[in-house]
Amino acid sequence: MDLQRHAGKVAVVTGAAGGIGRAVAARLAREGATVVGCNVSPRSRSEAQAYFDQQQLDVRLVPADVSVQADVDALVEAAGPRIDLLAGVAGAMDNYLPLGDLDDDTWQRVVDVNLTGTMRVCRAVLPIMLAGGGGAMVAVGSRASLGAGPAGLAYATTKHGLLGLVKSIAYYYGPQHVRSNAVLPGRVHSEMHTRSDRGGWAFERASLAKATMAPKAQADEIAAVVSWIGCDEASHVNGAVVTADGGWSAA
Ligand SMILES: NC(=O)C1=CN([C@@H]2O[C@H](COP(=O)(O)OP(=O)(O)OC[C@H]3O[C@@H](n4cnc5c(N)ncnc54)[C@H](O)[C@@H]3O)[C@@H](O)[C@H]2O)C=CC1
Ligand SMILES: Cc1ncc2c(c1O)C(=O)OC2
Repeated sequence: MDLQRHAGKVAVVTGAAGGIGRAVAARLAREGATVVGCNVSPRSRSEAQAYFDQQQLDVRLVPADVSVQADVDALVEAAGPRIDLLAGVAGAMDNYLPLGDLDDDTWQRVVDVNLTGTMRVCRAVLPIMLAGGGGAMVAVGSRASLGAGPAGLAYATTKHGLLGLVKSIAYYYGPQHVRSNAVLPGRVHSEMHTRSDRGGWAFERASLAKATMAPKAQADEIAAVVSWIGCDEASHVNGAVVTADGGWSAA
């Protein structure tokens, strides 16, 4: 029996059909939460929903794109009148494009998902948490929130920016019992990682940073940190930037 640290709570998880998001949604459900998740990819969504159903986990996926306001409104509506925990896991990678190779479409997509999307979801959930007396928001950043080596320009810029978003929410709404924290994974076993291991000179350059990297985490090792930061035991943890990268950023 898993710790029931989220018993009776409602959690929203974005990117819940991806590697880390699926692990987060599954763990929160095993620990007692009712989970509403979203994902843009229909294929990943139906695969993940089949997994949750087969495991008899209380997770319902809806087809929201976090960068589209109407979708975000529908996601929050689907969660119902109370939301205790938000895990912002949805993210887009940029295939290690350095400034000189960056096209507008990649920049826009990565900014839309990683920054604008996360802001929109947090903004939509905020009044519900405030009305309910508080809540916890957890954003998934990256090793690239602290240094550029692990990614391209757009990814590193947005993952750095995410820390400002997390801290601003913590600063302004902490007194009203809304906590906001960031969890920064290093490398994790997931589809994103396979897709972005492409090569090219910028990737080669990033290998210098990669020389110090720790082994890949299992997605559930990230989910465990998200779950704890989002639970009531972490009541005094607010505005924190918590690495879960096996020591990579300590190198
Ligand atoms: N895999 C890794 O090595 C690392 C991942 N991260 C971060 O962890 C988070 C999750 O990534 P993974 O699970 O590893 O990758 P993933 O690619 O398996 O999952 C990301 C999911 O987000 C979904 N998504 C993308 N755009 C979306 C949107 N606009 N609205 C809703 N859903 C959307 C994708 O369809 C995908 O299922 C991301 O924020 C990523 O930046 C951070 C550090 C390392
Ligand atoms: C090394 C590395 N590979 C893939 C990814 C990241 C990373 O740091 C990341 O933050 O999101 C995807």
